[in-house]
Amino acid sequence: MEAALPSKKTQESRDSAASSTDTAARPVGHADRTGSGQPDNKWSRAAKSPGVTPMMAQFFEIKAAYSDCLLFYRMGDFYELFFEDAEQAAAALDITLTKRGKHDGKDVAMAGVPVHAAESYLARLIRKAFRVAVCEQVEDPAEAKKRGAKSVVRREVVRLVTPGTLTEDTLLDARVHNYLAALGRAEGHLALAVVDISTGEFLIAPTLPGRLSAELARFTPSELLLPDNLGDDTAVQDALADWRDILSPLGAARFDSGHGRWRLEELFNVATLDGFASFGRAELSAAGALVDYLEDTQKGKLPRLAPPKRLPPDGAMMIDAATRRSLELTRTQGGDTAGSLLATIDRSVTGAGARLMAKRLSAPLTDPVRINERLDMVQYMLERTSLRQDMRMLLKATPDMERALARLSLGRGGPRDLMAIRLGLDAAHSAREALAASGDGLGALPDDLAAVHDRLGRHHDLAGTLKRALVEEPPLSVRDGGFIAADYDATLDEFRTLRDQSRRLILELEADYQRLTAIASLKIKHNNVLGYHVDVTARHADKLMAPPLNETFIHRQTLANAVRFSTADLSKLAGKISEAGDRALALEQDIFTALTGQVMDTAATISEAALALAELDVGAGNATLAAECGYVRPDVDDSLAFTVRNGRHPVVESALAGTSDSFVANDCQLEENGRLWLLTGPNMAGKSTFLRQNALMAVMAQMGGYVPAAHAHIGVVDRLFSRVGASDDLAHGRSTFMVEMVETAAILNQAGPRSLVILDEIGRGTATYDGLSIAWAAVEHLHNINQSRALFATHYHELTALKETLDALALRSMKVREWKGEVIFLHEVAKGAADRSYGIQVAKLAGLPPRVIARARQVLDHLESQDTGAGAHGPVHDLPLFQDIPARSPEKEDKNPLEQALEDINPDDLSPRDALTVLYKLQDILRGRDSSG
Ligand SMILES: Nc1ncnc2c1ncn2[C@@H]1O[C@H](COP(=O)(O)OP(=O)(O)OP(=O)(O)O)[C@@H](O)[C@H]1O
Repeated sequence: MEAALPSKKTQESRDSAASSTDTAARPVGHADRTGSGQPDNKWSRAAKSPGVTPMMAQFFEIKAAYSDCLLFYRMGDFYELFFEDAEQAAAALDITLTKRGKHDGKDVAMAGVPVHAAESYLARLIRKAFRVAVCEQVEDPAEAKKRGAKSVVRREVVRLVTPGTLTEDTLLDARVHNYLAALGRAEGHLALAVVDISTGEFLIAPTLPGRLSAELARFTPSELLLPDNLGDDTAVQDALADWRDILSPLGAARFDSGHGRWRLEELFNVATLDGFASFGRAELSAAGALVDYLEDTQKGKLPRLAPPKRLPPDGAMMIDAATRRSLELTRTQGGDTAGSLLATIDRSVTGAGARLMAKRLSAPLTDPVRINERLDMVQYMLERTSLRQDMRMLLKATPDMERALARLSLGRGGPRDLMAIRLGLDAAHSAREALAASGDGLGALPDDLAAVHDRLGRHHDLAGTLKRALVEEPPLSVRDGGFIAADYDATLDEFRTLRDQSRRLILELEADYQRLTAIASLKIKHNNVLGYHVDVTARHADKLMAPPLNETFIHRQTLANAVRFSTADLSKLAGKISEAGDRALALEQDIFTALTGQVMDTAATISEAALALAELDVGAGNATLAAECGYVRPDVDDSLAFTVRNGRHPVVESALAGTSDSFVANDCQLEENGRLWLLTGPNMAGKSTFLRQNALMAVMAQMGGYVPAAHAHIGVVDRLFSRVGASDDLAHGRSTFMVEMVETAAILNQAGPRSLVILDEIGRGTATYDGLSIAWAAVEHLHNINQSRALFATHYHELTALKETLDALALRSMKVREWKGEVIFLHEVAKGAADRSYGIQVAKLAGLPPRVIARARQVLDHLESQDTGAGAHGPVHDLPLFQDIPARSPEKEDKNPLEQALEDINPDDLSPRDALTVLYKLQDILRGRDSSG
């Protein structure tokens, strides 16, 4: 079921607005293929300049249409790059930059990559945000020659490789979705359309400027298409600030919503889209542009796309990019996957399962009914250990059907993709049987599992056909044949027999010739130049060249050790062999096409089965996690409760697993008279860990998973906000403090009563008074205006005074114990405020020089002695940092005994004998002996 090829109408309605610039290839940017008419740029002009060779003219013409891409220009076994493309590719790939000919009196730079290794080079270029146009030879050189000796082989760009349009396994991460997104705007509304062409998933989500960044963060697309006239919309521009590296602006005409509707109707072959959903104009605009772009990059071949699914605007917990980063949901702040929440809790065993798990974690649900349905599945699996284990064993051996389908739909598939479908369908069948057998009849399966059971489908016929058709270990490519099993197709078997028989006949002929010539060492051999030929050593050659044998043996070639002949019988036989071989190969290729057709005819249900397997994988994986780590099923409803008993941080807990430390569990109860917890305590005591673990608890519960606690009751959170730790965002020109304030502003402007907010050390990044004032005002705002459930960690003990005026504020602190001047962190959250901050003890633990620690103690003592004791009633008085510190002589106080002793010496008063005594004394001090006695 291949989607329609572009029609003339499509081409003509392309973006005439797209500008054509003289830019060289560059990381993702503006495409200037206008579709109608020729581009006018330096390349098109170069094509017409005098003295260009026909091949260069061809290159320039193609390059003119793809000036925003690196052009991989096929020449024999290499893709060559020229001019600045060559320079950029050589730098990006670390390959040799050479020269080939001249243009305009200057050397033409050239670099090349071998075709057989092109994928790995492509992968590196894509990672560096280049786009690549792959230009192939589309005719036989012999054909070109017929047009004249000087004519050039025809070449065409067969594909544009961009970050969002990859399908090759080698270019993709099996466990991560690769989304391409488009942003549409119409009548003041915004919408995102999102596809993963490597799986066929197609989603449409209405959005708003305030939600756009969070919505994008949920998908983290590799590429985002948007109309090039969005520059006037500052709200959208602000929302896109985090995403500027992946933007691909396109001519606004491509985003026409009427065109979009028509595109989708044509693609899905329906008279109206109402059967899918009633899409708004912004949604159609985004979806239409997306489909157009796919067709452009795939050069007319559209991948199989599932009908677009409209995501309800409030279906998922909103988590903006900053919150995702700070909570390290799918990546750590350093950008690694290891150490993220996902890496810690993902127990899926298939690529599709891992992708689904990541998707769920990125978009926790807000509907308690749906959440509980997912939880029911986990519970069912948790309670049935052998079902769970069998299922995981089965899934482990299941290939990625979704990605195989995508490649087959684009004509990039091979026999192994068919095999993947076969094995996947077998697995779906076995999983279905295992599920049916697991309960007391299907009635006992929870709803989600019953639905999975049905969606696994019945594909007996197709699976049976593929099983009969394919050899057990098929080759990667269709090109050389050898993948269709014997007994599948009678004609193919006949050709193969003929081919094999002829091979036997050759052996017989060889024996005949050995007898005829009485040369026992005579052989019939094969090579690419002569084909089948008779081969004798030079010593025997004369005999074959003399009568009567020269009538049979025709001399072809003399080498140092061998002389080669052909014969009429041998040529006839060789013809038969090659004909049978060619016909067998052609037939195998036809069978491949037919099988692919059958697969594509049922692509929609195969894809359903693949998704159902992925859901099983996630369900069984989450149950395994719960069993391994002692997680519990959370109570999720639409109350405003947030009660966690003995909660743990999944990542910190697993990091501590191999050490002598164990994780200390803590309760958290955000309720009417303690909705906002103000948490104080020393550095390193575990404040951030506690804050995050509660945010993660909400994410895990709402994605439909078990949670690391003894008990959890969570009223759904609609938006999650986190501001933890300060970091610079120099790439976007923001200082630490600015980042902190931008993120805090987002929270205070957007959070509501159903939100969960965690704020860690707001105001830390600026002068103390300013910071304290901001933190103070932020707590008041959170409490009075936002009224969210919130955890607020701070070093400003002065804030605890707010308890007196804010009813729903509760004070908590991290317990520590002091022992012999050292601080011991208990990691326990206790009622009340912390008494002191122990910052100096922590600094000591961190290894600050003793001198600095001693000096800090002095300063602290001084500051504390200045404390007016106004305490809760006068925050400003608690901060005497900017009051004058009386001048002291730190040098004197800081001197060590050796320095002091040296300073005490007056050399003029010393006799030689005294001097000797002093020297001994100094040496003693140096060696640490007490010299007073
Ligand atoms: N509940 C806990 N049980 C065991 N270890 C913990 C616990 N909480 C935190 N830790 C350990 O203490 C370390 C410091 O924790 P965390 O960063 O949360 O402290 P903090 O109070 O936020 O410090 P700072 O104010 O310096 O940011 C963690 O890396 C972890 O190893």
